[in-house]
Amino acid sequence: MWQLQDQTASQSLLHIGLLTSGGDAPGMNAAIRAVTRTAIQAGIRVTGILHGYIGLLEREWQTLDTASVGNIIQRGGTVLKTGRSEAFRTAEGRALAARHCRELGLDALVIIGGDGSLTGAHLLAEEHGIRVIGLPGTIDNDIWGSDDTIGFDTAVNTALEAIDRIRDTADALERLFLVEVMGRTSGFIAVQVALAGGAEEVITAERPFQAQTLIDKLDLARGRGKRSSIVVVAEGPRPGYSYDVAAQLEQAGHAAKVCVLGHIQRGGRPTGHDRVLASMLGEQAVRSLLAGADRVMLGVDQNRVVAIPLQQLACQRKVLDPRYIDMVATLAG
Ligand SMILES: Nc1ncnc2c1ncn2[C@@H]1O[C@H](COP(=O)(O)OP(=O)(O)OP(=O)(O)O)[C@@H](O)[C@H]1O
Ligand SMILES: O=P(O)(O)OC[C@H]1O[C@](O)(CO)[C@@H](O)[C@@H]1O
Ligand SMILES: [Mg+2]
Repeated sequence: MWQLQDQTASQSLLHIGLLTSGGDAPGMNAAIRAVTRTAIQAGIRVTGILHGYIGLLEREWQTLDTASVGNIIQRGGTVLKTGRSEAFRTAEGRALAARHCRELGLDALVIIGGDGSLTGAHLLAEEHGIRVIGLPGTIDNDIWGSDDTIGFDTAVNTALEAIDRIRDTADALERLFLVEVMGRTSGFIAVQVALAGGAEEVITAERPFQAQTLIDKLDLARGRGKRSSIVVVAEGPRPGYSYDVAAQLEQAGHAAKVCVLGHIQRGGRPTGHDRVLASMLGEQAVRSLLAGADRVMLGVDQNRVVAIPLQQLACQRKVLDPRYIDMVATLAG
């Protein structure tokens, strides 16, 4: 169980805005519920902004009350909808967003999203003095300063369920499978899924792929009598990368079937872990605002809820420990 921050100070806060941004992540709804209900119990009005920064620019918002966030804790996606806004990446876009925050009379804005969304939040605060607090909501788990993100555990378990199924058919037909998982340019999902799924190897952007090394490994495994294998491939900058890998393996006599898991990994009921993480971070976000927090994201560091300055995470990249990549290969035998 995560340890809570100790908060004692109090600061007046009457009206907050709340939005989800970037890719949706299972558990975002639990966070929306927690923020809304904690705020309302503290006498704070909550306005939900729809479609992420798009809604902030296009004046799409609605009042949230206790009942409106009922029966959502178990649902994937986000009831506030989400979005990716090119306009918000521009200085003019953020100036308009700030004007709309003032028009609404917001004392603070809570942003639930990934590294990109939180970088945007940092700029909105720095450029226009909007008070912001972020929560890490992304399946990618690629946010600097936090060990965990809302949605990551669910995505890993969803991919794992698929891999367990693929293993059955791989075993029955004695085939090699490449299973491609999401994660943009980071391999956090890939490594966890490969470790938990007992994969032969994991290919991620963090370590340049060398076809010959994998071919040698597959040759050795074949020599030992291994007839079926699973290799987990991180999508990298572009989905479908695993087809390139398969083409190289085929030339060396290792025909492979490819399965791109894609958006299946982003949907579905959040795990208990993600619901609890989201609930705790959501509740703490409001308490932190009441205690005066600004320009921070609440994350998890060694099982403690911590506040990380947005400025720090906006300019640093979370690095995958390469020992996990090695561990996958070691445990494959
Ligand atoms: N550098 C940036 N400056 C300003 N705004 C940004 C920046 N990066 C991202 N944003 C805003 O945040 C939105 C979401 O960012 P992005 O598409 O990177 O997803 P994310 O929040 O990282 O989530 P995920 O990676 O889980 O999909 C962008 O569409 C844009 O509006
Ligand atoms: O469906 P979209 O918007 O193209 O997003 C895909 C990207 O979003 C993420 O799933 C994170 O939400 C990445 O891992 C992936 O590359
Ligand atoms: Mg991201």
